[in-house]
Amino acid sequence: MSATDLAPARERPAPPPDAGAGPAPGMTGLLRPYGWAFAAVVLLQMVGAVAGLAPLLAVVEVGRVLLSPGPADPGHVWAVVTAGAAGLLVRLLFTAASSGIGHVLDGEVQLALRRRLAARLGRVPIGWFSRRGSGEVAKVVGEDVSAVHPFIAHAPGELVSAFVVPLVSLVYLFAVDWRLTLITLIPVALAVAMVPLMMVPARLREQEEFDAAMGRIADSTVEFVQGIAVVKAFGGAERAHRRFIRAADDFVDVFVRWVRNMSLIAAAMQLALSPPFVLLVVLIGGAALITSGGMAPADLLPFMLLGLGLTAPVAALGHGFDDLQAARRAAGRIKDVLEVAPLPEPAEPASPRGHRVELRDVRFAYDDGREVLRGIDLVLEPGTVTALVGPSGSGKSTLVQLLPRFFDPVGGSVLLGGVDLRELGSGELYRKVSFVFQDVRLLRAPVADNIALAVPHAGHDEVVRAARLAGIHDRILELPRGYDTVIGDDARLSGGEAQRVAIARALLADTPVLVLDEATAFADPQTEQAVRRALATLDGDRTVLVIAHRLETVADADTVVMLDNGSIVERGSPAELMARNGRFAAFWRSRRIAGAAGTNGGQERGDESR
Ligand SMILES: Nc1ncnc2c1ncn2[C@@H]1O[C@H](COP(=O)(O)OP(=O)(O)OP(=O)(O)O)[C@@H](O)[C@H]1O
Repeated sequence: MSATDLAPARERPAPPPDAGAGPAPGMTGLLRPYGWAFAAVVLLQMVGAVAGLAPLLAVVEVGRVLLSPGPADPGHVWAVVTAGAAGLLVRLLFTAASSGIGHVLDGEVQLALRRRLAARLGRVPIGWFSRRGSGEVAKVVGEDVSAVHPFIAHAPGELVSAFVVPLVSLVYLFAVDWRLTLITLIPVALAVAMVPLMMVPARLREQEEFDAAMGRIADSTVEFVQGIAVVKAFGGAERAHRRFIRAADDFVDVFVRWVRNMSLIAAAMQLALSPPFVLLVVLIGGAALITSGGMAPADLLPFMLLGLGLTAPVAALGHGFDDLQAARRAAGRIKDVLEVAPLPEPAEPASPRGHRVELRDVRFAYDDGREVLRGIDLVLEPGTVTALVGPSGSGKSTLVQLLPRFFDPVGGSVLLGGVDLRELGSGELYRKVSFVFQDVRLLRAPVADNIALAVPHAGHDEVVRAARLAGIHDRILELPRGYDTVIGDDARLSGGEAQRVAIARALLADTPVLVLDEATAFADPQTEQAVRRALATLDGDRTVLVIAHRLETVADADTVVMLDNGSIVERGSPAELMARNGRFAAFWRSRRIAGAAGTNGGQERGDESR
């Protein structure tokens, strides 16, 4: 059973009409509203980068003036020095402004992304969450959104510097001496020529193997940590350990191969781009041109200063590459969440007439396409309790999850008060349907707030009444701060206790339709009693559907529906079905025997501390 009890959120504010609706916007779509701010970041960075060349050019000019024969003009020298200093100041101001705006922009984009994600997560089918750990969802909203930081705050500036500075420098150097300019470009050309060597299929394959080997180490570590209790209890530590060691050994093999093949290319590239090599090339080329009489010695100076600038940004890009790759992967995961199809909300919600529930030829398949509900026709009349029974995997949980619309059926329809659930607004649906499933999620909030989740304005007496009915009142009084105890901080609840809180929550919500999955894992006597009492105290007009695991609940039900392999195989009152001596009678007898032997069918789930 994998349902997520998100509570019958009676008073839950409806999401904004179009938030998260419609097609996923994609990264570029998301960034479009910030186009002007991006343009400002790039423009300021561009001006700053070009102004940053001024001090270098000033040094070059001063060098020329001082090296040229005859007395130097102090006025000219001062003007050049002042221009250089002004350039430096402009560079400082503009790059600071660009970086400031870039970081503010980054904050805004991250906020917008998180809002989008929150809006989308508020609209995706609730069942979607049951297949994902809360950690996975939290990682996308938290870490992954933060990981786009280099994309937004740094990449524009670095890209601009990487292209604009060399371009302006090149123009200047060409004007000084085109031959030495070409010679100065030799290191860059060598480095660029080596890039394809890194992209050959064999290298790309190694890169993929490297990523996969890293992934295997991470997986085996997570597996080991998550299953540590089972592993220790059942003595599988050695095997789990072996898996980790094998993953680590694999990684070492892949890494050594990758490093052996890549290191030579990477080292050669670094050497080509290193300042000593660039200076060496410039000096050799310059010396040759000067000695052949084709170039004035003072002209060598700009090449020595600006030549280094031609390679530095290219090298800087390489350094940020890992961050950018990580940002790209994070953006992909964010996009995947933004693209999850939301449950469509009707443009004009219909109003149900009463609370008769009807399933008409309902078919359902999870993502793997295998049909787990194969044409269910079922009517749940108001004022009746319907017990759903059947072997494990027959589709009981899937069926009950369709009522609070965790998923939509892939065929047929589920109707409430004559209206297809897809025609109902979600607010209206949760005012009518509440549920208690096995996988109870309590909020890190006071117990009283957890009980009153669906009815936040409920008075203390009402909360206590619901808690008493659910058999959890006395336990709450034993908690350190009674009803004000914050679950998770001040105290933890057992699985059975958490389920009783969920029952109290559903009783207080007082919806006309209640869907209940009787606990198997947490079936302590108090919880069993709470379920029975809850069912018994409900007023006569309620529509109740319960996945029944205990024979008493089955016996008390008005109708029993037996499910097998996604189809209803028998239905009727318990007495009728016993008299028929068919599948249900056999099921009943097997449970009786199991009960007598002291085993409670289906107790395979482990307890989870709340
Ligand atoms: N999230 C899911 N993705 C894919 N298949 C699923 C998912 N949840 C359940 N199934 C499959 O659907 C079928 C019906 O499962 P379901 O949980 O509805 O049965 P069940 O009768 O409630 O079983 P149990 O009594 O053991 O809880 C099973 O074959 C199960 O493997």
